[in-house]
Amino acid sequence: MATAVPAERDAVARAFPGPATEVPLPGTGAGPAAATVHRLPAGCDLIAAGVGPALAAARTATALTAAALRGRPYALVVCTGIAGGFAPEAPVGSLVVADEITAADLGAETAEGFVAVTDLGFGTVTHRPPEALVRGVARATGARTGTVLTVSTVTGTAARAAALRARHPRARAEAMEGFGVAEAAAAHGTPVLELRAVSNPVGPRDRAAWRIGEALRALTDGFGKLAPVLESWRPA
Ligand SMILES: O=C(O)c1cccc(C(=O)CC[C@H]2O[C@@H](n3cnc4c(=O)[nH]cnc43)[C@H](O)[C@@H]2O)c1
Repeated sequence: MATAVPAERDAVARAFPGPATEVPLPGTGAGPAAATVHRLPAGCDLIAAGVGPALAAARTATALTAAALRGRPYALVVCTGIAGGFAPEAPVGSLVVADEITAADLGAETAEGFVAVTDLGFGTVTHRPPEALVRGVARATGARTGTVLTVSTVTGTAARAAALRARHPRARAEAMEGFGVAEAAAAHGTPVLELRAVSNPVGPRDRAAWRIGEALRALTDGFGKLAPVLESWRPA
C-alpha cells in the first residue's frame, strides 16, 4: 500500500495487527532519498511514497521491483491517503474508492481549452481498478465510488473546481498520487486500487477547513473493514 506521507501510512497500519518491521527500500540510500517499507505481520507492505505523482510513481516502482526480485511480487497495489472531496457527493470524513484513476492535468492548454495527452496521441490518462474489488471495497466500507482525479496542483478556487467537474462529471475526489502509483503498478502488470478519505472540500483555498485528523481516523476505520476483502480478493 502506498500513501504520500508517514501520518497516512501509520493511520493505515493502525487497522492491522502490528508491529511492522522496517525494511530499507533498496537503492534509496541513507540520505534524503532514503525510504523504508513497513512490513506488517498480516502480509502487506506499506510505504510513504512521497507527495505528488512523480515521486509516488518512482518509489512505488522501486518497491514493486524489489518485491519481484525477492520472489514475492505484489498481487495488488493500493494507493491511499487523504484527499479533497467534491461536494456534495463526497463530504469531509467520507471515503471514496476509485473506479477510475484519472490524471486531470496531463495534457496541453489550448485556446479551445484543455486537451488530454491521449487526444494528443500519447500514453494514457486513466487506469481502472478491478470492478469486483471496487464493489467489494464500497460494500465493506461505505465508500462512495467514482473517479478520483490526480492533480499536480491542489485546486484552490471555485472556478478550477467547476472546470474539473465539467470535464470529469463522475469525479468524487482529487489527490496527488493515484495516477503515478497506478502507472507504476501498470508497468509491472499489477492491479491497482485507490481509496481516499476526504480531509477538505475541493474548492476555494481554506486551510482552516482541513480536517486531517478526521480523515485519518476514517482511513483507519475503513481499512479495519477492508482486511477481509483484500485477503479474499484474487486477481481474475
Ligand atoms: O495549501 C493548500 O491550500 C492545500 C489544500 C489541500 C491540500 C494541500 C496539500 O498540500 C495536501 C497534499 C497531500 O494531501 C492530499 N490532498 C489532500 N487534499 C487534497 C486536495 O484537495 N487536492 C489535492 N490533494 C489533496 C494529496 O494527495 C497530497 O498527498 C494543500
